[in-house]
Amino acid sequence: MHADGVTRTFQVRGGPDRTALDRVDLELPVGGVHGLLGPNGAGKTTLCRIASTVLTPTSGSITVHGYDVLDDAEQVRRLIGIVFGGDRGLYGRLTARENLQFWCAMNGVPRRDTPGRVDALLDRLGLGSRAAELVETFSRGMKQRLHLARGLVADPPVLLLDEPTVGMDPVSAHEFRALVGELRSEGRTVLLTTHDMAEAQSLCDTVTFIDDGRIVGSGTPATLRALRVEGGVRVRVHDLAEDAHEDLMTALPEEVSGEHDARARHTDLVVAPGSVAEVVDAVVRQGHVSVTTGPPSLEDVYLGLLGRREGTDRGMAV
Ligand SMILES: Nc1ncnc2c1ncn2[C@@H]1O[C@H](COP(=O)(O)OP(=O)(O)OP(=O)(O)O)[C@@H](O)[C@H]1O
Repeated sequence: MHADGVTRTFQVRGGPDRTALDRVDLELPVGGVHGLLGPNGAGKTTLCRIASTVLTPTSGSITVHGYDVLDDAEQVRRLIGIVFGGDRGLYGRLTARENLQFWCAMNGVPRRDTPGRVDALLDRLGLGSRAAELVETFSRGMKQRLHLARGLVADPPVLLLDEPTVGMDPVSAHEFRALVGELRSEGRTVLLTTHDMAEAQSLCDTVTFIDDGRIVGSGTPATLRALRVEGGVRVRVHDLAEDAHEDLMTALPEEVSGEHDARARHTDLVVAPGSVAEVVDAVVRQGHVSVTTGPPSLEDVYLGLLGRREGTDRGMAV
């Protein structure tokens, strides 16, 4: 997939035009899982919608396997399977099997191939035993799996997954990611938007950070993390309550930034490479002896590239 100077503006009633994408250039290789990450309103869905021919760009172009989304929309649609999250695109009053039969018909799958393809997809996605049940009775995870089945009915080489694991419990999300891994090993190209840094780190061959309609960083998770290592090493202080975190931060040099995870009860400090020994020493002096160091996580990279936006609705729950 190749995006060249893609801009998309929306008219807003009674206000200035809103620029959702601003001259976006992006080159994704054939095959692999490619993550698109960014805060709410960054432009991820808009980019996916243009790539899938649902929306036209205001200027610039996107090609998929060499086909232009405007001039060759028909071919692009045949190449791409779209998996949006939530209830969009599923019919609650139909069964899972009927939904897939419908989407097979919409995608031009020959009638004689439809029953076999539908059953194979239902089995593959673990929905075989629920095939005859109404989709409105499905859990969110089951609906997401049905979405993926829908995206696969025409056996497309490219899949766009828009936040596919949002709201899933950890086991369902883990199983879903395993499926995405299988799609990669089949040679498909997957473009995945996600807010889940761990998901991006474990699943994606490349990640692209987008903010305010612009690409702010792109590369493999490892290269992006290595970039950040030049600026800082992650020092994790384990078993730390919120108030102990506050005390710790006041005891550390001002230039050390720290992020507390209340659930995991740890604080991640990003420390300049030359100051690690000094900072670890200061942490231990505060009575916290369970300390590990390592490369920054993708989340650290994300926060480093995009900064924090406190007091706005554009921050991410990470
Ligand atoms: N139809 C529309 N009319 C007006 N503005 C729109 C429209 N669609 C999107 N936008 C605006 O474009 C910007 C980008 O939206 P988009 O949905 O692409 O963001 P996103 O990165 O997918 O966000 P999220 O993570 O919340 O899904 C936002 O400011 C949004 O309000």
